[in-house]
Amino acid sequence: MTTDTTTGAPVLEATGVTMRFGGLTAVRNVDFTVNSGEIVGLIGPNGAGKTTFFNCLTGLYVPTEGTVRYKGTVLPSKPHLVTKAGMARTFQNIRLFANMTVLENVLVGRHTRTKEGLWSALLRGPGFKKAEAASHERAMELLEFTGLAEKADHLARNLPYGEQRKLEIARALASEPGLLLLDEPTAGMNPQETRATEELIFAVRDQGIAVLVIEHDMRFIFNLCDRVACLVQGEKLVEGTSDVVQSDERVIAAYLGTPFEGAPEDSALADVEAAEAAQSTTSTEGDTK
Ligand SMILES: Nc1ncnc2c1ncn2[C@@H]1O[C@H](COP(=O)(O)OP(=O)(O)OP(=O)(O)O)[C@@H](O)[C@H]1O
Repeated sequence: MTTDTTTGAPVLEATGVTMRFGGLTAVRNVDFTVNSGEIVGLIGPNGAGKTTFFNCLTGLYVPTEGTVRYKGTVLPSKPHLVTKAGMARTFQNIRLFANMTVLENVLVGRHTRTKEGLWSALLRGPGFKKAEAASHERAMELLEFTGLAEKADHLARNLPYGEQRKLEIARALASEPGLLLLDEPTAGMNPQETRATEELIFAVRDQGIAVLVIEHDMRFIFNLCDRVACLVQGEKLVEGTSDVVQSDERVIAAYLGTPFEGAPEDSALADVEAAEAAQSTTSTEGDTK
């Protein structure tokens, strides 16, 4: 079910984004927008360029061509500056500080929002103590929000998998983003954990944070998203509501591997299969001699 939302001004605007690695064009001339109040999905078969595109948005890669704007301003090409500007992300593989507590992990996520400098931190002056208390309070709020408050003192590595992924979201939220980018948030989850993640993402959106999510679980994506874009071989093939995208024949073909333009005809494939069958008969006969 797609929840009704009031969508507003663009939060993220990517224009003509292209990313080349040597001779390989991983992302080709992609225009893409996320508006406030929206949950937008990015899908595509393996190797379609989703993560590369994400990395272009979040400053990990400098796109070969194109621009990325957050709330109208071109983003700097440094991940920590992108986070500071208001875009936070999680990664395909969990990247928590395993030997730190749950609370400490969220506090680390707040560093882009605290103004206290090195000397203030070292001298632990009144400004630092006040900022530290405010950060602690906000981190605990986020742990309440994500359902992890009771585990604030546990080491991150001791959390079950689903809760580690929630903690990643809590840590990303600690930078007070206007846009949250989630890279395969339900990978490896059981159905209950996936359902809980869906609820959490709806709740994030209801807090006024736009969400962009890459995911392979189609049921999850089509339930969750107001809008979905499908990348294939680096290009945006289709974009629209969940209903439009899931019934688009080009999307179905891209996922099911239905023959594409330029693929060998059925008759050509039949010839190859016949030749292979003849070859295997010959070699079997050879073996029996
Ligand atoms: N750093 C890199 N250097 C060279 N080629 C890369 C690099 N990163 C990605 N690629 C290539 O770019 C293409 C797109 O990869 P990408 O990981 O973005 O796809 P994806 O849609 O995220 O795939 P998956 O769903 O499997 O994670 C692939 O052909 C990949 O091999």
